[in-house]
Amino acid sequence: MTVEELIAAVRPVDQEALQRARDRHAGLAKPPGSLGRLEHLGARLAAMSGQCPPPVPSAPVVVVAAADHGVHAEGVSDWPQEVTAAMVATVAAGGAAVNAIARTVGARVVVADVGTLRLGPVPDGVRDERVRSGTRDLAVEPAMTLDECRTAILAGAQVAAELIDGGADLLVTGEVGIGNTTASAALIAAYTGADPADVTGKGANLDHGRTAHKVGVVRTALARHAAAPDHGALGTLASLGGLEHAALAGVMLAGAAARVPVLVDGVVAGAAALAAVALCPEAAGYLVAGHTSAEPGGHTLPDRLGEPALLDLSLRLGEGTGALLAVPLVQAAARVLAEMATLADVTKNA
Ligand SMILES: Cc1cc2ncn([C@H]3O[C@H](COP(=O)(O)O)[C@@H](O)[C@H]3O)c2cc1C
Ligand SMILES: O=C(O)c1cccnc1
Repeated sequence: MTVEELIAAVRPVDQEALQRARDRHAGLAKPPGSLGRLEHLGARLAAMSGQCPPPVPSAPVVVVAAADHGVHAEGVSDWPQEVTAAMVATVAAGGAAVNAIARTVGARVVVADVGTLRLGPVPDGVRDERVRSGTRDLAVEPAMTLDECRTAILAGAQVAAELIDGGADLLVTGEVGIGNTTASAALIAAYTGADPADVTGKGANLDHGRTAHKVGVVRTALARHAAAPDHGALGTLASLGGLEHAALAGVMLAGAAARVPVLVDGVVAGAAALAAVALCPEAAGYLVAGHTSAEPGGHTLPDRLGEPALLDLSLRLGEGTGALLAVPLVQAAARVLAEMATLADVTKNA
């Protein structure tokens, strides 16, 4: 499978099923419209699946993609890069925030190393999908070659396709990667035209005084990228992104190609989603913004999708935590369409 074939496999969502879900909602045992945005979400699920009522997701899986970042050399994170591999091991052992929240909502956690700096084998319980040991410094040169970027996209797509074959019916995107909020800010600025100062934040608690330096690093990267030959949406991802962004874009495209909904996490996964949508606009129909990250760029994916994220709990962690918390909302949105009595039933009994 090539990236082009993956993109071509994504079909537009089913507008007729969307309308059937809207009509159905109007006749259910409640004042029409009273379930608010849950009604809209249910209709979107119908459009994604092409069925009304849509299937109720019962096997959610969060894919945590992990990688390191050459831009760390610019002093954009207060944390050493070794924390990435250490967090991968913690996720595999079940001790990260993503694991606690996944257990709460009944989701399976799959962690894939797509490019950490580790030298030895990946720990038990971690999928070894390493494309290279970290990216290059995106302030100085393209973070990935186009081929490396394609390989990472296809690695994520392969993981997602296997999970869907195994019964996963709701994909959730997660990540770890020290330095990845810098790459995310660069991607967001490049894909949306936003000023770096408006979409660059403190990430994992970067010292306040150094956030201005981080903005400068993003500006330098964008200027470098703008002066380079234009390779379109893929070139932007390769130039400014991380291997985990590319892998998550692959997860999203594979979900969309299989008509499986994808719940997108915060600013890092959101940046990957902007890449996925730039590569394949139809994929937007299968993406749901799970929550609004408290990072300054957190609103950009909801803005791109034209609807607010499901939750806003001031989370700014990543790993998939915010999107996982929205899993019951997706299940409820499908379930009300599938299980509620109609107004006609109610009035018959009145
Ligand atoms: C212990 C720890 C656990 C994390 N889990 C997610 N992140 C989040 O913070 C990192 C990005 O922030 P920055 O760009 O400032 O380095 C990523 O690993 C992201 O997943 C973590 C960060 C740390 C330190
Ligand atoms: O919202 C996120 O994805 C996020 C925010 C801060 C640090 N890491 C990730």
